[in-house]
Amino acid sequence: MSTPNKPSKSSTPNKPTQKVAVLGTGKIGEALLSGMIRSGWAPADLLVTARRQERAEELRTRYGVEALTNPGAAERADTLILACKPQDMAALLAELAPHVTTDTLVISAAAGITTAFIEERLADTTPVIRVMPNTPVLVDEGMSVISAGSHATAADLAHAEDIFGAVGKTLRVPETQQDACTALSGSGPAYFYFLVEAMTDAGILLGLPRDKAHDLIVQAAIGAAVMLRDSGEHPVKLRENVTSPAGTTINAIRELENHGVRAALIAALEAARDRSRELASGNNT
Ligand SMILES: NC(=O)C1=CN([C@@H]2O[C@H](COP(=O)(O)OP(=O)(O)OC[C@H]3O[C@@H](n4cnc5c(N)ncnc54)[C@H](O)[C@@H]3O)[C@@H](O)[C@H]2O)C=CC1
Ligand SMILES: O=C(O)[C@@H]1CCC=N1
Repeated sequence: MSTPNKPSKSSTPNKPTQKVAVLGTGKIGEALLSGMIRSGWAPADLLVTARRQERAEELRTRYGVEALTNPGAAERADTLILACKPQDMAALLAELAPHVTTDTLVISAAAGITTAFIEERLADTTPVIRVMPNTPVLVDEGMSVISAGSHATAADLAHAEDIFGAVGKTLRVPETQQDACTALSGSGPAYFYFLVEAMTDAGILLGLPRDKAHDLIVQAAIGAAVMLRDSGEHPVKLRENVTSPAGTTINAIRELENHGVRAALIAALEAARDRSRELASGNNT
């Protein structure tokens, strides 16, 4: 969990206390902001930026945080969390570059964007960290995968872990693994929602009311997730325990295999990994 009001990494006169700014506060930025506040960060130590004035107002009212311009936030904060879309990153960095000093830690949460992409647009030796969170940060069950750029120190990594650890687990990986982690973890929740949606449709086909089908599948998902996390058993063993000889489950498994669901998932995650790789190269379509 995070420790608010940690000592400042900078004694620059205009940065008297440790402040974290979220730049581009959309879904992920707001999820992170709300989690930091839930875990004890003082709203006074958090800054936000948003493209639209109404959005800035909404964040100010909802969280009691100060909303600034991007340059204003860069000048006031010790740590900047860039949470805009990858396609908006070059423009945001161009706006920030004159205002970011080399004692400011820059953390990017954008899919695909490499630390090198950011470093080459900011002053030499600016520490940069790449993080891939996921939306369960909203319920403090996120996973944030963290990699250091060329100039980020051990203390910078620990600071990033402190921030993202407030809303779930963190994992350090070499940056070469970030695109794969984005496919598995950043996008991961979407696959489970997709499965729940499809299985709820199956419940409708089998004659159940939608709300009951939804509740049954969601509880099966929660139960399975907790067992995966806490039982210490391999998923194959857990599945075998459900799969009785000549029973119901094996008939379903045969259909999943016949329809190539395993191969479809492997191909799907490979496509997500490939798209993450493309995003840094400026492919915006
Ligand atoms: N949604 C998700 O599940 C995850 C998203 N991400 C990454 O997080 C980033 C944000 O994603 P979302 O929150 O889903 O998108 P979003 O569209 O909800 O939020 C992005 C926000 O950035 C704002 N913005 C863009 N340029 C700006 C600028 N120059 N100044 C101020 N604000 C600016 C937009 O107005 C928008 O509110 C993306 O880079 C994405 O790859 C990472 C992990 C998971
Ligand atoms: O779909 C996306 O590009 C973002 C990054 C990971 C999850 N959502």
